[in-house]
Amino acid sequence: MIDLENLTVTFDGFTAVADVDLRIDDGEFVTVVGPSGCGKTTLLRAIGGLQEPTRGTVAVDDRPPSAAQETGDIGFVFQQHTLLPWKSALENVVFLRELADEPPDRAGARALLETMGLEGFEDARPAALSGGMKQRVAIARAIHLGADVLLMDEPFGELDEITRDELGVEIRALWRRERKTVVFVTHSVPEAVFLGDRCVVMCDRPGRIEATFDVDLPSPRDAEALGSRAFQEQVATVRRTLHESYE
Ligand SMILES: Nc1ncnc2c1ncn2[C@@H]1O[C@H](COP(=O)(O)OP(=O)(O)OP(=O)(O)O)[C@@H](O)[C@H]1O
Repeated sequence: MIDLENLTVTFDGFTAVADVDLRIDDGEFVTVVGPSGCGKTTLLRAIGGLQEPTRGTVAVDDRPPSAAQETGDIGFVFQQHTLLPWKSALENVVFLRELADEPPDRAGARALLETMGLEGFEDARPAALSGGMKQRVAIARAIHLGADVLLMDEPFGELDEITRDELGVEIRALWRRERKTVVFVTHSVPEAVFLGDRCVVMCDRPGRIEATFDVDLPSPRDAEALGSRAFQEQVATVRRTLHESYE
């Protein structure tokens, strides 16, 4: 479980995140949506142990997040894929495990790449892969590490809309199979609603949680859900909340 109590992060007197209370159960898929600068990345970094709270506490399975991160229990996927350019797709997937002193599992990494639609590209270097393929490798790498908690910061931010939708469906399917706890940050309201079982809406000055919605859509979700009335209505509700917070 991820437990944030009264989390506040201040940079030189500027409060990026104020008094955030949030509890995320094991196996939940939670999305965090809000405008640029409302503190989404800061919140995610605090959960991942990359940002010390100024006030309040963060615990991942009752441990400080830095401890969970050191033991490979937290995986990150960022907007920029951060793959090593000189390593193949397969080697990129396995190397984090090597860093964490876990036994290599090339067969497992191959199977994961295949699941992510990258069969035949195992030996390709990142330069030879499209943006969507690189993000698939980055997601496979985080899962292969064996982390129970996946923190994703705009992982589809640089991709075209069709690839985003496709990867959205895939990440949901993968999450159902692997039962990870996922915290997924995005600017996109439709993406937040489609992916999350719970959607946290943030607003800024200072960055805080404005509202939290339980997403009521069928699971598993496929691209069909994107056209459903229930989906459109929930997107509209989240949008309204965001706009009202700025009135
Ligand atoms: N290391 C830092 N030093 C000073 N200010 C920072 C630092 N990191 C973030 N901030 C400020 O904190 C606020 C929140 O930033 P953050 O990146 O968390 O927002 P965000 O919601 O993720 O934005 P975006 O969607 O544009 O990535 C911003 O005003 C930003 O300028």
